[in-house]
Amino acid sequence: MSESVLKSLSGPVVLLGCGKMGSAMLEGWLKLGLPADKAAVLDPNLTAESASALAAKGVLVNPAHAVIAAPSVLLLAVKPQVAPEALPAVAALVKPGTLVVSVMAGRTMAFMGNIFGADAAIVRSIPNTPAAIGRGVSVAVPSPGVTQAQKDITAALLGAIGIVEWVDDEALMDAATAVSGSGPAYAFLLAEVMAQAGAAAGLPADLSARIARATVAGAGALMDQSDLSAATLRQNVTSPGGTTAAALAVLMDEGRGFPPLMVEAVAAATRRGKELAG
Ligand SMILES: NC(=O)C1=CN([C@@H]2O[C@H](COP(=O)(O)OP(=O)(O)OC[C@H]3O[C@@H](n4cnc5c(N)ncnc54)[C@H](OP(=O)(O)O)[C@@H]3O)[C@@H](O)[C@H]2O)C=CC1
Ligand SMILES: O=C(O)[C@@H]1CCC=N1
Repeated sequence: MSESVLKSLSGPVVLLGCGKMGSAMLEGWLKLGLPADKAAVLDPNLTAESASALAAKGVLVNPAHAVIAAPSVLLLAVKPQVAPEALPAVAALVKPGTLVVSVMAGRTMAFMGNIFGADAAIVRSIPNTPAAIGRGVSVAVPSPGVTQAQKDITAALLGAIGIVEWVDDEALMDAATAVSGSGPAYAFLLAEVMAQAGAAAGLPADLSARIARATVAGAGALMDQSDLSAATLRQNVTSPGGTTAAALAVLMDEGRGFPPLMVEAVAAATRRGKELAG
């Protein structure tokens, strides 16, 4: 389904901003069958190396706007901070029937509607970096002008990099950003601090880093393949009166453990999303 949707788009997919997120998505679309000549990248800061690698695949790199036929999709993957300058510069590319998909944290439908028109078909979404290996999580909300066919196109574009969860209420997007958008960083941090703690407990630092990293990755893979809840998987590690129980008494402390700390962290990320809203 996703494959046929991407192969049968009438106009190109124009990617504004080809950094970490944009390039991971573009790679996913090309793998899933988006014809390279149906992809155009607008990013004045691309390295010469990236530009020529994309051009060699047949992707249009920084074409003049006049040569871009009515896009099926304009995908916004610039940083929210550059949006006030970068989005108006591409507003004229949006034609009747063009779907605008944003992956920018914070930036609201209202902000984008002011630039692309109040009736524009816009999807605000938030992916995450496991997109680079096709294991991303995206949360998306459509504006009222988005048709079912455009939802299918969005599902294909975001589905090319992982799973997609739709929500109806834009107010949920900042909290979703705080959980799944930023979330991979929390898991990587876990590997980092476990490595540091292992070294503090006497392990050689390189050994500690290797086993911490492989443990976080292995736990993620186990959770992925298991039908059991995260809580049950945790309990399966925890022998009564054993070592894990001793550690979890610290980590699950209701005053200073993970639960209150994560609530505080997600609240801070949610607040930052609102600050970036514009
Ligand atoms: N990284 C992540 O985990 C996630 C990011 N996002 C969102 O994705 C968006 C991109 O983030 P990320 O990929 O990390 O950021 P990057 O900085 O890696 O990518 C943004 C790209 O846009 C380029 N750029 C800057 N100005 C313009 C312009 N005027 N026109 C076109 N391109 C421009 C940047 O160049 P230069 O670097 O030289 O400025 C860069 O190549 C952000 O809005 C972010 O909120 C969403 C979910 C997860
Ligand atoms: O840190 C950020 O603002 C972006 C959005 C979610 C992940 N990275």
